[in-house]
Amino acid sequence: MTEKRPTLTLKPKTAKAAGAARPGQPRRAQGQGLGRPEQRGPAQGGQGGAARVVEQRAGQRPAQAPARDPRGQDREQERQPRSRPPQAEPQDALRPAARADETRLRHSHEVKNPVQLDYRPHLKPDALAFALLGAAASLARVRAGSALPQALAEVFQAYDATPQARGAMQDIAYRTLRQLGRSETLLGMMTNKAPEPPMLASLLCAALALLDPPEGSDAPYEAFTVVDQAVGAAAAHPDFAHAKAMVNAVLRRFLRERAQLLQEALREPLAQWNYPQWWIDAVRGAYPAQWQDILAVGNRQPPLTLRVNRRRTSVEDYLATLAAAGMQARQVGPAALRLAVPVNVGQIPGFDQGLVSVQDAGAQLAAPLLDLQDGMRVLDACAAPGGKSGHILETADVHLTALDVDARRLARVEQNLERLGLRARVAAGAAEERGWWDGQAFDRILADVPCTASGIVRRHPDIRWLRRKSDTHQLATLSSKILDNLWQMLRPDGKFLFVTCSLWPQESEAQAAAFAARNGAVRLDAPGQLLPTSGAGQDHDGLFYALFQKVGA
Ligand SMILES: C[S@@+](CC[C@H](N)C(=O)[O-])C[C@H]1O[C@@H](n2cnc3c(N)ncnc32)[C@H](O)[C@@H]1O
Repeated sequence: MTEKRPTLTLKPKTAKAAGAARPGQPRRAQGQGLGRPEQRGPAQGGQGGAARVVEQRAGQRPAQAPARDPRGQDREQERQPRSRPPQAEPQDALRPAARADETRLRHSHEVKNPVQLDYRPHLKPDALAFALLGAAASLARVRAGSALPQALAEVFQAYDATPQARGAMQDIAYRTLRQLGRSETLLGMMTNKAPEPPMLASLLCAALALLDPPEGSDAPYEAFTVVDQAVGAAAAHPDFAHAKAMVNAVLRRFLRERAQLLQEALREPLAQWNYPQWWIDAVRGAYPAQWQDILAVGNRQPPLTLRVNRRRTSVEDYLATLAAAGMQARQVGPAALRLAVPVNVGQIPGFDQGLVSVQDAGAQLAAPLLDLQDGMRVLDACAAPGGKSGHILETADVHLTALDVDARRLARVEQNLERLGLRARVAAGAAEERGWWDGQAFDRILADVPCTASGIVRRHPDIRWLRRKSDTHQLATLSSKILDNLWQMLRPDGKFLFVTCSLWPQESEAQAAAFAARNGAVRLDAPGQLLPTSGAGQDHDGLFYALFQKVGA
């Protein structure tokens, strides 16, 4: 049976009658479907600091240039102008704040294709209103089941967005998803029915995210600019121009009653943690002592960690190269450097020449664990986009087969290896099948299997809103087939590294234990479950490592 995904929207019980959809007015569309987890690209920070929208208005600070994601996708860097204190502006409230304990989750299983998602507004491309609308269109796609990078790519194209506008849209979308639970809760308290169409709700959530940055961070725009531009964005879209007064009223009310509204909203776990309740319960159940830290880390922006290609330079030399470019960094692993201030990929010295790759410090543990020797036959079984393949080939002169089921993603492996000056046999095929195998056993196998990616939500804030609880079981089932099949391809005494970027034991430790029992695999030392950590010391994603050896013949 297909599991249905509830909406996130909180709706006050007291407003039930008033909040019922009017005849002919459907309830909010609900996201269905799942962006294939295995199709996700490598970690993406997003919200890494805004490419500020350039149109400068009174009270708005100067724009900054957009940054690109170090893996080739747009990524923005955090350089946030401070905002003025919110302006207290009298405005009609739509309805009094509901008490948070009067709220409940509104479930909706209806899918409605939002109309005119691709409508290109007649707004200046460098206006915040344009970026807000683009972010809202992307978020509406995520609500309908798309992964955020794909949603953004579609909007960039439809809006014919400039690099600067892309940066701003991306920044706003990432911010919004990191605090969607909070914004949705606030919206539920301030409106008596779900704003329709969903893109209007997304626009309001995006504006609220800009008005209400996470504790300790500055607002990226002046509050009055956000309100003005959000109203302008609403007015520019034919599907909800009629709601521009409502947008104005909601946002001004938030500014006027912020303290009280937030106090009430934050009684809800959804608003407090910005994860669906099932996710909060799952983390709490699996990690009773650390669950709050884990959830909090998932809402922080990740650092930019590089892996030095030691075939082309040394860590010391590359640190000197960075220093000469005025960039501070420190070594956080044998080949890992963390930049003090994240930059876009175009600003990383020597990136195009293959001196470095972008790779989380936790992910850089894989290649050393494989205990590679020159001449070995090595399989990277779920290889795209090739982060670990590159590291394997930088470590030793091995014969690497880089396998992935997704031919499009395999092209990224080829591009990455070419940039690094490395070579592998790149093969398209399913790791749970044998058709792609030439029958010769491998000395080492890396199985970085598809999973829920629950350990990398700080880079992919859309994951928590797209996943369903049942995904874990489905992915764990596929992963066990992959592991059992690949094990047959390992030579006696060979080593087998099982990796996931999941926090769920069903996908990681329980999977590893069941695999070892089924196959008589000897378990060697490996980190096991690495919980996501952020801070001045250790800083890495949530990954799982289990290392096995096949008993000799
Ligand atoms: C976690 S990602 C791998 C990341 C990669 N190892 C790296 O370090 O860059 C999982 C990969 O598994 C691939 N995949 C999913 N199902 C697969 C299958 N049945 N067989 C082989 N690859 C699969 C996905 O296309 C995706 O590229």
